[in-house]
Amino acid sequence: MSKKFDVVIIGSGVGGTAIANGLAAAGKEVAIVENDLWGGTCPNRGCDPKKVLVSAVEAKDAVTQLAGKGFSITPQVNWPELMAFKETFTQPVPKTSKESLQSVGVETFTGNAQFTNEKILQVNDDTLTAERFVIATGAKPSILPIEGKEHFLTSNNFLSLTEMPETISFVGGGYIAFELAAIANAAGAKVHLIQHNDRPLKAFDQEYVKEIVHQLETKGVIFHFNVDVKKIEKKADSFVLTDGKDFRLTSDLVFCSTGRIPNIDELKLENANVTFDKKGIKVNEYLQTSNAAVFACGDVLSKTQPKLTPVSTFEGNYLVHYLTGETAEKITYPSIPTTIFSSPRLAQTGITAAQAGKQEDDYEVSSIDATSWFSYHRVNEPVSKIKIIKERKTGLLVGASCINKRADDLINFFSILIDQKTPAGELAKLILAYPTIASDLTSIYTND
Ligand SMILES: Cc1cc2nc3c(=O)[nH]c(=O)nc-3n(C[C@H](O)[C@H](O)[C@H](O)COP(=O)(O)OP(=O)(O)OC[C@H]3O[C@@H](n4cnc5c(N)ncnc54)[C@H](O)[C@@H]3O)c2cc1C
Ligand SMILES: NC(=O)c1ccc[n+]([C@@H]2O[C@H](COP(=O)([O-])OP(=O)(O)OC[C@H]3O[C@@H](n4cnc5c(N)ncnc54)[C@H](O)[C@@H]3O)[C@@H](O)[C@H]2O)c1
Repeated sequence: MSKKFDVVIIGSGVGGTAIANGLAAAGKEVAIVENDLWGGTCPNRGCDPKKVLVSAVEAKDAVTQLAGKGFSITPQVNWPELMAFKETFTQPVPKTSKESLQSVGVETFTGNAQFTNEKILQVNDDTLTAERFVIATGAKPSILPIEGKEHFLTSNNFLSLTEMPETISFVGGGYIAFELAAIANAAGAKVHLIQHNDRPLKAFDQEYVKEIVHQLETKGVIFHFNVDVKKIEKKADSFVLTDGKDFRLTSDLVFCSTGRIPNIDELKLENANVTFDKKGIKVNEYLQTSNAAVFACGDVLSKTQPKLTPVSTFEGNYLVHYLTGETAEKITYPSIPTTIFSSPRLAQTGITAAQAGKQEDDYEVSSIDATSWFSYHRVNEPVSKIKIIKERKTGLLVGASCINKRADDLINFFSILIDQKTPAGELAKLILAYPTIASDLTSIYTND
């Protein structure tokens, strides 16, 4: 069947869904195509199921930290029960996501979208034409091209593991490895993390990365730095990783966590004259591709911004305003907070201390060891450190990093202060509920 729309969106993740809902509300004829799980990565196999499993880390840390301070048991994680709880979140997602789109008048197509030419998209037997197309097809795990690569599992498998094995290895030390390693460790597995150089989490404050490595080590996670894995061999019930030199590691399961690659292989972008590189689809400052009728957003982009759920949503919302003519402005991003949900949590927003260090005349970095502060000491946290970066000329906050159990919440406060350009003096005029991490802000961000 042949059908014509104002806009056809490819991919029903947070980016695609934001655009579909926004354009439908603006009265546009909209279609959306999905070839896998409706709702995309975040609610099915990303942020949400991951954070349900993070509750194992939270609960275990909370009690073990207070050993001898009113608590004496070491909680054990019942993995099958925890996974069953996780399923209650993920299982309904594809159906409710699709129905939600249909309920606002968006036409849904299930299948693989492929461009036939610059203005025609084929989905199974359906031929879709539109004034505009938006590609929001996200990304998938990359697999290291080494001998035995077929034995690698990915974060998708981890988030559906029915049993937690005795030993797990992660190859690649980024967001995914640090988060899933903490979960597996809390669930009782012996965890190895292998990074090919000595810079895991390279976009984060390296002093704090050393601290998170140290904290995970004290819990039993084993790090292998400067190891370049070359081969995975399957033995009877295990897998052996080797580097062609003297490294040899046996584990029950091996996960590849060396990054994600854009979902562009199946789109036949060359038929639509849409250019891309290995990081994804190239767009201009209006999220427009080399084909003026085709736009793109989210994880599928080749961009410098971090590939995160709120960033995809922000870009989707921008495109709603741009495609309805509500704005003709270029996209401009606010400060982007990002968090590693490990144990402890590591978060940052805005300008980093490393960047500030290169422009000492412009920026001032303050480092605070807040471990003994009431908010952290009351739950006996092993570490709490915070760095803030202020612009010398204005005294305004322009960046922050933090490492503690509340870093994910704390970093959002910093982002709000940065984006609202709130002077420290204005913050001091507020009354904030005490004792909370928000009420600590007036001791962190001061006029000094
Ligand atoms: C394990 C994990 C944990 C994460 N945790 C966090 C977190 O805590 N916080 C955070 O901010 N971010 C997190 N992320 C990142 C976040 O999930 C992504 O940034 C976000 O989901 C990207 O949304 P998107 O809409 O761009 O793409 P996606 O959600 O990936 O959606 C793209 C959709 O397009 C579909 N598609 C692909 N190709 C085609 C095709 N040819 N035809 C039709 N459909 C197609 C896909 O099936 C998919 O459903 C995590 C990611 C992972 C993997
Ligand atoms: N909390 C969150 O917001 C969150 C959580 C999970 C994932 N994500 C998103 O998903 C993306 C992908 O996560 P990821 O952890 O897979 O990728 P990543 O890019 O964060 O980290 C990959 C790591 O693997 C290392 N590496 C590369 N090649 C290697 C090799 N041959 N051997 C060993 N190590 C190697 C890299 O140096 C890097 O440290 C993230 O960048 C982020 O955008 C976000």
